[in-house]
Amino acid sequence: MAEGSAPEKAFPVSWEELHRTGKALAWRLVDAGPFEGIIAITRGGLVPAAIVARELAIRVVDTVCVTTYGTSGDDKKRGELKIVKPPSLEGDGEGWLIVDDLVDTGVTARAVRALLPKAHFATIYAKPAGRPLVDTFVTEVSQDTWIYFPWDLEQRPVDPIAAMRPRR
Ligand SMILES: O=P(O)(O)OC[C@H]1O[C@H](OP(=O)(O)OP(=O)(O)O)[C@H](O)[C@@H]1O
Ligand SMILES: O=c1[nH]c(=O)c2nc[nH]c2[nH]1
Ligand SMILES: [Mg+2]
Repeated sequence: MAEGSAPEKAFPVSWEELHRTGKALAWRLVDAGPFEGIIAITRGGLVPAAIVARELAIRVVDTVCVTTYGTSGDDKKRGELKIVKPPSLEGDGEGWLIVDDLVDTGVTARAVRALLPKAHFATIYAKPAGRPLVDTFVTEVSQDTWIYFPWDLEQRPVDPIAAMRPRR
C-alpha cells in the first residue's frame, strides 16, 4: 500500500477461496514451466507456494525471507525492506518460479526481482501499482483495498444489521 493512504476497502479471503484461487494460479503457470523449483517469498508466499508446488509436482522449494510491513507493530505500515535470508540458489533465477501472495506497491517484488531477474514471478493477487512487476497473477484488486488472508482472520460473532442502525 502506498505510504500515507489508508486502504478503504476490505477484501477478506477464506481458506477455500485461497485454495481455489491458488489452483487457478497453478493452471495459469502450467505452460510457463517446467520450473527447476519454487522460491517462496516469506511469509505470505508460503501457503500459495505449497498449493502451486502440489499442483505442478514441484518438489524443490526454497525461500527468500523479506521483512517490510508490520515491523513497527502496525501490519499496514511499511517499514524499511530487508532481505533477512537470500535464496540458496546461485545465478539469475532462470527456470525458477518465484511465488508470493500478492503484489501491492511492488517494492517487495522489485527487490526480489533484482536478486533473480530471470525467474518467473507469480502472485495470487495484484494491485495496479505492482502489477507490471508480475508475470502471472489471478485476481486484481484496487489499490485502496486491503486483502485479509485466512491466517489473519478468525470467526467472530457480529451484531445483526438492525442493531447497527439507529432506532426510528
Ligand atoms: O508490493 P508490496 O507493497 O511490497 O507488498 C507486498 C508484500 O507485502 C506482504 O508481505 P509483508 O511484508 O507484509 O510480510 P509477510 O509476507 O511476512 O506478511 C505481501 O506478502 C507481499 O510480500
Ligand atoms: O495482508 C496483506 N494485505 C494487503 O493488501 C497487503 N498489501 C501489502 N501487504 C499486504 N498484506
Ligand atoms: Mg510478504
